Amino acid sequence: MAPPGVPAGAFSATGKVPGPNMAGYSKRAYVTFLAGTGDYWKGVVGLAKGLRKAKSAYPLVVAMLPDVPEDHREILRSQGCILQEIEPIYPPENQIQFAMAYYVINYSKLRIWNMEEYSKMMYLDADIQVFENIDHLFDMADGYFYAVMDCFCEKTWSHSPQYSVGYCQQCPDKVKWPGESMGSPPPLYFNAGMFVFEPSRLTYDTLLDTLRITPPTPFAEQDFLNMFFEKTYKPIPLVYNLVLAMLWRHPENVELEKVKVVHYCAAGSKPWRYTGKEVNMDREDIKILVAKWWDIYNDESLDFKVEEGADLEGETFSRSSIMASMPEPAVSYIPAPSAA
Ligand SMILES: O=c1ccn([C@@H]2O[C@H](COP(=O)(O)OP(=O)(O)O)[C@@H](O)[C@H]2O)c(=O)[nH]1
Ligand SMILES: OC[C@H]1O[C@H](O[C@@H]2[C@@H](O)[C@H](O)[C@@H](O)[C@H](O)[C@@H]2O)[C@H](O)[C@@H](O)[C@H]1O
Ligand SMILES: [Mn+2]
Repeated sequence: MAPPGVPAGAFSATGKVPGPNMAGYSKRAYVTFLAGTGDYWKGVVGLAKGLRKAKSAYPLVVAMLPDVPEDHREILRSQGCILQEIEPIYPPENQIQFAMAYYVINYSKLRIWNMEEYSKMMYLDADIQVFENIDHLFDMADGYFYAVMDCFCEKTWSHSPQYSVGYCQQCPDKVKWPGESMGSPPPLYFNAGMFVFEPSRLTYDTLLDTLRITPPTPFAEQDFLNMFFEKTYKPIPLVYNLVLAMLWRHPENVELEKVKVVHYCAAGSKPWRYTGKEVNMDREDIKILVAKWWDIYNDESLDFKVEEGADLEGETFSRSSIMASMPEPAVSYIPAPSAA
């Protein structure tokens, strides 16, 4: 018997609801973060449709702040997303100049560690698109934090010692780290727009306790996560999170035809806001990647559909559709750490 609110026949001919004891049931999901009343919901729609086009077997959960308006929520539900409202998390009182002022809301991403209804999740920023199936990343060994290494060459890094000496982990032999004057080189550093992790209440509580005593830094939760997971961080190939700046900073490291995941994080590269006027935005490769994002966003055949007696093997019906038609899980509120 399907749970209340789930259309009859939304599962399988047997009418059985996939559950933890059923073979092939997966406690895995993609998760993204949505905040504010702005236009990032378009990124989430694009991501939901991209995962569907890549025939991903897992649902897309949206960890959203209370300020996300109902009309945006309805659009995301209609695209098969599982919406989960989270409370914001703020860093300790600080005078820091974040690399981008809005980064302060990104600490709220930490709520995803509390989603213990999933055994393994992959976080993806809303300005990311998945162009090929990457479900296999969920099969990597447990106990590690998997993400792609970042680049320190953009002006957004001008506050850092790496930038001041021209060092980047993407080309450690080009400008060597001046160990004699600056001590050991910085540990490998990941971009926090994409990572594979295991939700755990213990990790969640430790993250929040640690955050309370950690002075904020320019890249906000990305810096914090790099500090917290330094010992368990395992780099994965950049094909799983192409930070666009790599195209002009380290083209020798990029084989664009092999890239599976694109992260539209360079200034002016958000496809739904793209004008082509900012620095590097008039590049042919950027124009192609933005057009590829729009092709998916505008493709109505990729919209979420559940017709009566839907063909479960059908193109647009996958586990994510099944999961998405489940009622939204109750929200568990954990008071945000005191700002003081
Ligand atoms: O107004 C905003 C700004 C950011 N985000 C979320 O926070 C993530 C991180 O911000 P962004 O991707 O802009 O940072 P970048 O990767 O460009 O540094 C976004 O991808 C969204 O998932 C959001 O929902 N609303
Ligand atoms: O809140 C801090 C953010 O820091 C990161 O973005 C940065 C970083 O990648 C720099 O290395 C780039 O130079 C820059 O363009 C880019 O915006 C994450 O993508 C984002 O999810 C989020 O964690
Ligand atoms: Mn991003």
